Amino acid sequence: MKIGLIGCGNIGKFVLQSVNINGLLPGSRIEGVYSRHYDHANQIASEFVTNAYSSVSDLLQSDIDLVIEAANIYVVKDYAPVILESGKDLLIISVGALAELAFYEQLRQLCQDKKTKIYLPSGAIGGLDVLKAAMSVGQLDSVSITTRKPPQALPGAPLDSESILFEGSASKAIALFPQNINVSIILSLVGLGADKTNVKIISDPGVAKNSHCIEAAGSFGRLKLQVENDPMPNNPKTSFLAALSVLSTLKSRNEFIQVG
Ligand SMILES: NC(=O)C1=CN([C@@H]2O[C@H](COP(=O)(O)OP(=O)(O)OC[C@H]3O[C@@H](n4cnc5c(N)ncnc54)[C@H](O)[C@@H]3O)[C@@H](O)[C@H]2O)C=CC1
Ligand SMILES: O=C([O-])CC(=O)C(=O)O
Repeated sequence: MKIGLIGCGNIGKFVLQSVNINGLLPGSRIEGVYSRHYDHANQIASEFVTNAYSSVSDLLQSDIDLVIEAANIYVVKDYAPVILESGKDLLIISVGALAELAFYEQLRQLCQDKKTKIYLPSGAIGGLDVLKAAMSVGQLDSVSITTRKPPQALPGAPLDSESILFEGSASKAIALFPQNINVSIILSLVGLGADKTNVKIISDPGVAKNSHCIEAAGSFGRLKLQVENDPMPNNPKTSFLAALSVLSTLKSRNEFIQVG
């Protein structure tokens, strides 16, 4: 698999290190990177033995099969349509971009027309397999996620006391916290949608990990799953598991036997 990468921050660099330097995806390479600033892309390219591109359209003209987005929600909104139109597959980690049904449908239609695929990693959470199976013929009555992070990982959080920063729907949560609660949208996509998925965001100076507690109930029974994630070393907002989930999604694209 020949891969292009948009966004060379924490997750982007982790994937570059894993694939191009550590060889963790045999037969695959990140062939090109695009960053907001060409100087940065150039520096990344020499560090991780790849090519720098000064525009997304130049990246798309190169010989790649799939683009990884590891930047932000706005990048997905700006470039996902043109990536799919070019016939490349797309892996999106800023899944909050798909909160609006109209955009989701636009991308789905493009995939159908161009015979391309979108891959959405499970990110910093788990339990999606349970919700998918539950929704296949059964019914889900409720889905919620409670996210607890140290204040440094959340915008506008008080440093000295525990506080509930948000309580409401996933659609409102992602609008207010576009960098912090992508997990609520992946949950919405497999479950009840962004308006009916309940979100609570707690800032807690007493914790060092980013934890997410997912609860669901329906005709299958009940689910309660808590993940306690170590943060990425250079970005406390992002859990290490999110970066790992990008790699595992790439790995399963290459597998003949699909689990889950
Ligand atoms: N789905 C999930 O569970 C999770 C999703 N995320 C999301 O993943 C994304 C990446 O996370 P990190 O790598 O930790 O963030 P980061 O902030 O370390 O890296 C993002 C990079 O994107 C670059 N960028 C910004 N605008 C750009 C543009 N127009 N074109 C190209 N590059 C651009 C920035 O310069 C930065 O280097 C974020 O949107 C984050 O919210 C993070 C954690 C979990
Ligand atoms: O990494 C995490 O724990 C979750 C996160 O930032 C997001 O969903 O945007």
